[in-house]
Amino acid sequence: MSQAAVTSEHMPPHRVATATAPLVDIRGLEVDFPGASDSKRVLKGVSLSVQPGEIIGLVGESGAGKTTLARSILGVPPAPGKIVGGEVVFEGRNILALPEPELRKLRGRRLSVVVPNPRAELNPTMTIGRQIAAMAQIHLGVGRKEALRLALGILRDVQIPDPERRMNAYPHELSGGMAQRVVIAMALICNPAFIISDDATSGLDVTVQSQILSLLGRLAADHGSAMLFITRDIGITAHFCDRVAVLYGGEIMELAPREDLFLRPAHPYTLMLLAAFSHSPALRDAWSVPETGRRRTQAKGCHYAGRCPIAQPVCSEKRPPFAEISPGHFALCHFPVSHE
Ligand SMILES: Nc1ncnc2c1ncn2[C@@H]1O[C@H](COP(=O)(O)OP(=O)(O)OP(=O)(O)O)[C@@H](O)[C@H]1O
Repeated sequence: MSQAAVTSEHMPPHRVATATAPLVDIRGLEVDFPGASDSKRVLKGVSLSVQPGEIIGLVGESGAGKTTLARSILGVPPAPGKIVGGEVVFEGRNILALPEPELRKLRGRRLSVVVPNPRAELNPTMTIGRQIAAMAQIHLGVGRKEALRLALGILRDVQIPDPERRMNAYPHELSGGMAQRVVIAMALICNPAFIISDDATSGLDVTVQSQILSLLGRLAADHGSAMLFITRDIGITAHFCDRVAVLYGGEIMELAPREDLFLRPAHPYTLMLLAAFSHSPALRDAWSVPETGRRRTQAKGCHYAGRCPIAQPVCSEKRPPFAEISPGHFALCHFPVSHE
């Protein structure tokens, strides 16, 4: 997917009004990883709200903090990470302050996660029908027969071929793509209000990836679920995300409605990510920063300044504002790129 190739015709219309109360409100989330002598701040005050039914793409390079954010939203940062600040307000309650039994009730019922490597998620000793049904029995409190009926229905929804037969299959009898569909079925069977998809299709071949992504987007819309869709591939988010947040070094660098992000990207880091997927040598030359061009940036300035091709002295000295460039379009930059 290249920036040059993306036009508004490629993008489905917006489905979500942003004026209602958010379903999920992440406020100033801070996560540290303790080290031998000091700790490293991996999330540096991330704030992001998700409207009911909205699909938000979260993109960034490896190490940006995407998985740490996904897991911290659920109150379980990857060990030994610790949440040291902020709130995650979901349906009016701060998830991070809930007692563990309450949290467990929410996870799987109102909040669901789809992760890559589905085989690791599935129990190898249980048929997939029983595994999916178990989710409904635990979280919806339905009996075994009704749970199996729901499981068969959701297997049909995720387009597993011959679902009646697959109900009795074990995980090792499924292809990687089919196993991922089963994990999606488990995530959706309780009609969650919010789904986190963390790089869910990485490791699958490209054709299967695109089928599963379109399925995930369509099912989230059918179920009215909001979704945080995490990926390293910014191009994917053009197809079905309503808004896109760009994460770098544990901070949101740019947040925008999809059209704005692809047609009028403002942060040099976003331009670098788009250039990496572009076929335009001019775009790549202007915005790509080779690995050897990376420099450490002083903590008091912009964290991207050391890699930024348009950085000025002020960028290393002063924190940039998270400025609203146009309605709903924000960039953490002293010199956001103008497309006038
Ligand atoms: N177990 C750990 N111990 C110490 N630091 C960690 C640990 N796990 C992650 N980190 C730090 O947190 C940062 C963010 O990691 P995270 O896995 O959230 O990034 P990511 O954007 O999801 O990357 P990827 O796309 O590769 O999954 C890393 O750069 C790393 O420095």
